[in-house]
Amino acid sequence: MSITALLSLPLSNAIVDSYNMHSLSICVLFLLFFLCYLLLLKTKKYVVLKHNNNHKFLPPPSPPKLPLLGHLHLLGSHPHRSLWNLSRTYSPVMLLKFGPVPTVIISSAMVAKELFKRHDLASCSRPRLAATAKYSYNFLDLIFSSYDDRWRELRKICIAELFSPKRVQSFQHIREEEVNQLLNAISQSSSSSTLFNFTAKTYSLTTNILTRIAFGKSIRESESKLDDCDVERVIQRASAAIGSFSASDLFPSFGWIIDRLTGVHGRLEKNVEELDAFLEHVIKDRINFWAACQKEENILDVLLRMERDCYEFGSIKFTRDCIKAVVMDLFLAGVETGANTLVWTMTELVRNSKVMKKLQREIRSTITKQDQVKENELEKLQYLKMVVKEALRLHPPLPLLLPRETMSHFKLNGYDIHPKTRIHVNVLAIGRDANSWKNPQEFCPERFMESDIDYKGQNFELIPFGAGRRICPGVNMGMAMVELALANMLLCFDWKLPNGMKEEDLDMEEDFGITVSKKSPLQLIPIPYFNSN
Ligand code: HEM
Repeated sequence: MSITALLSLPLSNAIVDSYNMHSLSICVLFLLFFLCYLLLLKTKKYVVLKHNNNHKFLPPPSPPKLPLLGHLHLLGSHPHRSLWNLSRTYSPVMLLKFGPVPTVIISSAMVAKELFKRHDLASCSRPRLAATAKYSYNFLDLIFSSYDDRWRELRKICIAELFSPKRVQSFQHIREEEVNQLLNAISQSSSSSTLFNFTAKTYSLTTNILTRIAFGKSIRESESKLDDCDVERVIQRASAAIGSFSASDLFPSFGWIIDRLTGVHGRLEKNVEELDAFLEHVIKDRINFWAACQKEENILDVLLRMERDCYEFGSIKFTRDCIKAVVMDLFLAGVETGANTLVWTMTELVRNSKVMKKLQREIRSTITKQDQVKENELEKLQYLKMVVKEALRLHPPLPLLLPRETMSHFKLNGYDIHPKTRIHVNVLAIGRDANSWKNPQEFCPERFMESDIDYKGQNFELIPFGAGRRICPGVNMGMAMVELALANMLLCFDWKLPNGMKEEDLDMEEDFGITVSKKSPLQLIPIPYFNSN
């Protein structure tokens, strides 16, 4: 029963039976309690603010809220879109309450710039949530840990050892081989009349690339109990669990009961167990493999070497749990973001066939000597880069970035932001803001022709990878994967919609988790293209 229904129940009883003094007195008592509660909240807030600040507190604008729930009821099934709509009515800096948790939503490039340039340090921690605690082995990882000395050191090590340009380049052959496998799979399906499930295949591609980069073996080759579909599904379930609200995060005193009753807790535990068993298996597998023969180092090898050498760097100790937490990060951060970027880019290309043809002309006139695009040729494909940027502008895989938590008070756009406030930057709203972009809803890669706007965290109208201290360290790894796969699929095939389907019929509905995916799978017909040059 809804809260509004609960509130009105005693009132309607009293009206129906006006002689029933009992109901009437309950109703009056209830109202009195409610008024006292509101008065208490107001007085408490006033006293706290007066004591702390000695100046008038100016909170960001806020829509009306419900008792207990705050603004939770306004989120709907697509929070990034509901929040974007609300920001147009209220302000590009908006204060909401999710249960008792104060949350600030930022929806313009100007305010994002102020946040990242002036208040990055004050706002770069992460909230400690029930699900993220589990997936990060109690915050031993990079993505979900709070900002402190340990996180700073871990980030430094990961950037130097795992995400450096040299390391990313050392995995070039893995990306090329996996893309080649995908091209073969498409060729096989294009000889039959069946539809090609673009979504499923790109998820397998990014999972296989990341498992090979992380462990040296794709899921295809691993003897793990999970096959590729299982691994993808387990990762998808993890991302859904992290992306959804857990009652115990909102109402610590009783929310855990709700999580147990609704099965949220059980599903989370099961999913974490599955992922942990998978990681344990591949780690053991890798240790045995190393004992047998020493080959090139993958990410797990680097981490195991640090564990073996009892590598200690300030407060970091590479224990087995720390290794699993970092490897888990790679999967949670890299698989869905890459696959969703590929799916949304292809969806826009199919809807905008002129752009697709122009891009194919660029690729086919540049790559004339061989039948596959190699990574070192991607630099020549400038229109390809514009197309991917445009897709990331319209469809950022993490439209609300990851939640930040403030560590100290600061003023943002003139409003007071207090410590322990959660911050979400709505990059979907920013990417579609008419103040920053001409015809923002149009898919027009040409807008980047004469512009230096890039996604590396300096141009705040385009920040699909975030900005500041928490910017995605996997930008180069992610983009290499996306650009290489797309260039090859467009070099080797023409892509058609299933019979009778028009460009405008293509379903663009989104599914919201930690990343936003296309709700229905993208099904296309690939037609092999033979370069006559
Ligand atoms: C197209 C692909 C990708 C996109 C759009 C993307 C986007 C993002 C975003 C928006 C964040 C959060 C930034 C913030 O909190 O402000 C993030 C964080 C992160 N990403 Fe990526 N990412 C991609 C690929 C990857 C890949 C391939 C990896 C590694 C294999 C990776 C590793 C990480 C890590 C470790 C973090 C956490 C950083 C921290 O909190 O310090 N990402 N990513």
